[in-house]
Amino acid sequence: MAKQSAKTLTGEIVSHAIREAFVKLDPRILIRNPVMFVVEIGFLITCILSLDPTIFGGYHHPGQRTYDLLVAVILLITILFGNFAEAVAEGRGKAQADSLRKAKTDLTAQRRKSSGEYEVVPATTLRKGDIVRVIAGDMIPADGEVLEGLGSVDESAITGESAPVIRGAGGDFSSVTGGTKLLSDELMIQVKVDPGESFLDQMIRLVEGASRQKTPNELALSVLLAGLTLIFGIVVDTLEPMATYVHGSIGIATLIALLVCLIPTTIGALLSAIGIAGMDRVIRFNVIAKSGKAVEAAGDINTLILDKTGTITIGNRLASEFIPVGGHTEKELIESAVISSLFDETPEGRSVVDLARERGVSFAREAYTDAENIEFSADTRMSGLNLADGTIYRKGAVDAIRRYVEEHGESVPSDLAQKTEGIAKEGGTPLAVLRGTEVYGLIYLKDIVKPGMRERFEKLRRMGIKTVMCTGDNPLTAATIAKEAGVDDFIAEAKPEDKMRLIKAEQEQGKLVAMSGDGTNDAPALAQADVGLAMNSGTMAAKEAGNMVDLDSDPTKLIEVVSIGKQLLITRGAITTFSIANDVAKYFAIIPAIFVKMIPSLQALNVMRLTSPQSAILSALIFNAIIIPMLIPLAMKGVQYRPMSATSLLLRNLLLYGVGGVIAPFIGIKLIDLLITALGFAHV
Ligand SMILES: Nc1ncnc2c1ncn2[C@@H]1O[C@H](COP(=O)(O)OP(=O)(O)OP(=O)(O)O)[C@@H](O)[C@H]1O
Ligand SMILES: [K+]
Ligand SMILES: [Mg+2]
Repeated sequence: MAKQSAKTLTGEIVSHAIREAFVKLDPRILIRNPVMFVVEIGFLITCILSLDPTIFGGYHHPGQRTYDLLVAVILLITILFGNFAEAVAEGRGKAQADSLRKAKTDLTAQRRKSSGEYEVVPATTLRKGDIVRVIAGDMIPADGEVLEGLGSVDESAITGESAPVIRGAGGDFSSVTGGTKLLSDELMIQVKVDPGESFLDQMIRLVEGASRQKTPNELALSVLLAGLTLIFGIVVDTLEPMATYVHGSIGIATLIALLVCLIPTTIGALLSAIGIAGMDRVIRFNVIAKSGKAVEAAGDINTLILDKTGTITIGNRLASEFIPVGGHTEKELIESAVISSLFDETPEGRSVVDLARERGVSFAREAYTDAENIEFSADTRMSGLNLADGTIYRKGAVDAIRRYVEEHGESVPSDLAQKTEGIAKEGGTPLAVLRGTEVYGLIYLKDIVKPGMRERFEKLRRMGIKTVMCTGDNPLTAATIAKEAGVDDFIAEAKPEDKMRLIKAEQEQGKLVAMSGDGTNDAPALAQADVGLAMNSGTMAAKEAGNMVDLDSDPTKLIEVVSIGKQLLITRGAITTFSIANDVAKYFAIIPAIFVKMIPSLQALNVMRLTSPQSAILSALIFNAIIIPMLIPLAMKGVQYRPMSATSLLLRNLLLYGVGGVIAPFIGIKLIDLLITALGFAHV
């Protein structure tokens, strides 16, 4: 998808946004934005005034109708500009939603009936728990978990990545997404979602912004803006009595114009566009963020916790060697390893059976149908088989197997520790193989660190983020991989609840924590973290628990997400600063111009020498309107973020947007005043 949406502004988006700008004039929509709603009320009042200037009392001056009408028109344009900004931001998501919808249309499924036969049904009728069969060349009809089989899947409809990925039963690569295509073999899939709840549906809703909610930060800012609007309302309200006191009158249209100039219309108009654009930028890095809140939190992350296998490493942990211990032969070891793996559907288990077959050892599953299968779990860190005759076969993490042996009053062979260390030092995962209470040897599982990790973690460090790898593997393997990948710290032999405890401990110190993970055992931690980035290659449980999914399954994608989050916060801050600085400047530009005729001694303050009070007001109002579209590109692209300290960043932005915000209106208003005078509108 990243590739499809590289183009940011198409003619189609612009023309759609122009139409939307008018639709959004509906007061029922606009009321969600109090600042702009006030502008709309002002527009309505000045509209009425331009029809009947004396309707609210007062005198009718010549030319007043034209003036009132001009104010009304500029106010309307101000609202349209704001609506347009929001519609443009939404438009990019709509275009993406349309291309996603194409992946959804007209899917059918082969659903298994209770009789065991298959019937062809529309994919939209599938429900949670249904079992479907998918054959090479077919589209996968719904999100689900693979129950049986292993095959390659083209997920380009969702990820934009054309290289096929492997999906299979067991392990952390078992989830499939509706709308993707099975390229080889056959899969039996259990549907995991009801209609309308699928990943694709969620993505469409997200990119369309239909489920967009104001983030806590946005809410706080909205309250502040509404408060400022109220305060300026009161300030403007006191002007007319003051004018009466000096035997003058300001007029309703002027008061409204003044109010609109003073309330924070710039940030009011651009606030939601800034938020939508931030979400959109995240999507363009192939990350699906389920809420704007998550993106904002990413901007303030202190610690990143990652799981090892499948997150930092490629995750196809493959058996590559059998190493006997305690005087056992290699053949004895391989036989026990195979028996303990016969019904182990994890990639690790399958790879043991495959390697043994290469070495000439294989057993038929049928001979062991009366045995009890002990499935692998992250808690026991073992898997195996209990034969009907009472013989026990296990393979698993070496410390788990050793504990098991010692609990049975036996001890492990003396060369186990040293050979385990040999594997671990190379970054491999050693699995001990057990028959009865005797350890026969080790399986060497090889796993490769994903390319480019070291540089990426280095970049995170420069952003001030601490990285901690948290793995179920042994300390030595963990240390080797941690060193190779370049993470700051690691925790080994961690159970799922340890990952969660680690996150809670960091949070209790007031830190914001991100977690990258792919396994079902990562789900609780992904849910607990402030930012839970699940790998798209991972399990359904992981993807559901996290508040972001990386379609490229790259844990360091957090770099981009953090940058975008920071950029979002900085952009919002910068435009707020600019907007409020502008308003203050406008105050000093207009007030002397209005009062100078009533109180001639104010002439000293009238530094701008605007042609007339009317042109001062109209110029300020026009400036106030056109600053909105001028800032749309900044709101969309965001203020550039470079890693630097928070204080220097703050200082730089205050200078640029604060001081710039004070100066800009003086120049802008003066120029517009000259233009208005030249056009002959200065004395309407
Ligand atoms: N199929 C299996 N049978 C027996 N033991 C296994 C199997 N797969 C993994 N193990 C052992 O269990 C340990 C924990 O595995 P698991 O995949 O749950 O780790 P984890 O907590 O997700 O961390 P990571 O994914 O970073 O390795 C592994 O390090 C390995 O020693
Ligand atoms: K304003
Ligand atoms: Mg894992």
